[in-house]
This record gives sequence, structure tokens and C-alpha cells, in this order.
Amino acid sequence: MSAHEASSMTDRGLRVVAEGRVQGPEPSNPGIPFAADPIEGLRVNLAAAERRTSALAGRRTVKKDWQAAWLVRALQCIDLTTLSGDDTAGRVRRLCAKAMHPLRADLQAALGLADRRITTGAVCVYHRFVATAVDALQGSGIPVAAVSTGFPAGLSPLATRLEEIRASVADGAEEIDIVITREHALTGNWRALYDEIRACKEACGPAHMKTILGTGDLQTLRNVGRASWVAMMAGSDFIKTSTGKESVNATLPVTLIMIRAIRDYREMTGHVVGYKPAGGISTAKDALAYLALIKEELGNDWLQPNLFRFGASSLLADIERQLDHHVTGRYASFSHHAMA
Ligand SMILES: O=C[C@H](O)COP(=O)(O)O
Repeated sequence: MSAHEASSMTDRGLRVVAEGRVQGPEPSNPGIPFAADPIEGLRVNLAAAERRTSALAGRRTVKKDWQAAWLVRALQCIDLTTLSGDDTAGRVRRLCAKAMHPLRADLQAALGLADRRITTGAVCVYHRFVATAVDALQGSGIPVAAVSTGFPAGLSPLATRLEEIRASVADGAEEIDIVITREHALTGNWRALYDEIRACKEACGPAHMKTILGTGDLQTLRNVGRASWVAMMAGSDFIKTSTGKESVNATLPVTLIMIRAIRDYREMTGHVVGYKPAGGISTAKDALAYLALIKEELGNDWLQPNLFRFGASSLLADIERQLDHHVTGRYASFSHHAMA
């Protein structure tokens, strides 16, 4: 198939990207005073959650000619992440270069998007590399997200975690991904969890706060739902599943519980909270299943980077590979794509 044929084939789908609002509503959540009722009253039906989500992964969620547009949108929602012990300034700079130009120019042109500025949603790094990333991304409008609370365990003293948040904001991070003390959730000490997250929110100042629940550590979906409520009541701008370091990271059933909590919280308070699944999401097919669930449960407003992000280190490579296939009809090897 020629690039021109592929381009007309995807035109209809890509109009969604071209005309869709990339800058839709922002999260706006000042939080509310601690309330025990939404936590104590929360019930979760595990079997129903699994039934609701099991079909998504298998079914063709989007028809072929819309897939390219959905995949480009998924790409725009990625927090392109490197969180390894062997991270270096050089690796972070390469990651930032990729975030600014996530699609090869020929591929972007073949998709009819040559005149669009397509970037990832953010770059996510350890505090040590915030200044490097801010410098590398200068002028791009791409925010830097920092994991700044003794990531990934989050067990350093609260004062140290708050200081780390303030230091990341001072270095230019516009988003802070905080990690909760899982012990508070596991022991039902919801008030302590609320106070801790509230203190982090204050330390974030103008930066958006994404609260990582460490859902794989929380033992039950009910705890996931309750921790989601506490995080939102305490003022989180986003709630996020995982650090990527737990043995189980983002899953669709966990997503269902968290996004329904977002929906119910908005109904109760009018406040809008974003969602970030993270960890282990590495294929375009996975990404499509998440987008389908978000669309069905929260609606189109959440299908844009202001309210939805994938925390992922390798998802971009597969998305680019699938888009390449869409355009050329052939699969390139992973090594063909930069940062693969
Ligand atoms: O928040 C992002 C995660 O740490 C990335 O996890 P991943 O490497 O499994 O994609």
C-alpha cells in the first residue's frame, strides 16, 4: 500500500486527532474535608469488575480505520518515563528528544499530520533529572513530571518527602507523582492517609499532583476504591495506579474501580480528577483497551492528556510500530524505532 493510499484510508480516523480537543478541561480539585462515609460505605463486586473488563482486552475495540487516530491520541497521553537506577542525564536528554518528536517525520506525514505538533503528554523522571529534563524540553510546552516522595516505596520521613517535592517544583517540575504510604491503607488508617496527601498537595504549590496508590500492594479492590476516595478528598489532581515496581501494576479491573470513583466523586463534589494507569502497559492493544474503558465510563473529556495519562516506558515503541504497519502494511523490528 502506498503512503498516499494509507493516508486517505486513515483520514477519517485522524480527523478525530486533528479536530479533537487536545486541550480539553483541566483537572480542578481543591479537595474536600475528610469524610468517612464514602470510604466506609464503599462496596466492590470483584466478579462483576472482572466480567466488565475481561471482554475489552479481547474485542476489537476500534475499527481499523479509526485505530491510527486512537493510537496517536494514546501517544499524546503518554508520560514518557525512565525510572531506573542506572538513569543518566544523557538517557534523559534522549528521552526528551523522543517526547518532542515521538513519531518519525515520514510516518507523521503519511498519516496526514505533518502540520500538527504531536508530542507525548509529559516526561517522567526522578528528582535528580528534573533540571536536565526541563532544560532539554525548553520551549516545547511538554511538562516534566517528577516522582518525588522517596519513590517507589515512599517510606522516607514525611518531612523528607515534602522537601523533595518542594525541590522538584523549584527545579521546574510542573507535575509531581507522589507515592502513598500503603500501610495507612492496609491498616484502615484513612485519616492519616488523608493528612499525608493533603500535606503533599500543599508542598506541590502550583504543580499538579498525581497520587500513586500502589494498587498491587493494596490487597483488595475495595481498598483501591477507598484509597482513591481519600486521595481525591485530599486534593489529588490525578489518581495513578502504580509505581511500575510492584509485582502487579495497572490492570483493567483496578482501572474500573478507580475511574468509577472519579465519576462518583465528580457527581458528589463537582470536582474533576484525572486518571493515570502506570506500569506494565507496553502494547498498542493494551492502550486501546484502556482508552475504550475510559470513553465508556467517563466520556470523551477524559480522552485527552489534561485528564488521562499512561505511565509507560516502552508503550511508545509499540504504538509507533503499529502506526508504521498501518502506513506501510509491514512490521518493522523494534530496533527500527528510536528509544525502542
Ligand atoms: O509510571 C510509570 C512506570 O514506572 C512505567 O512502568 P513501565 O516501565 O512498566 O512502563
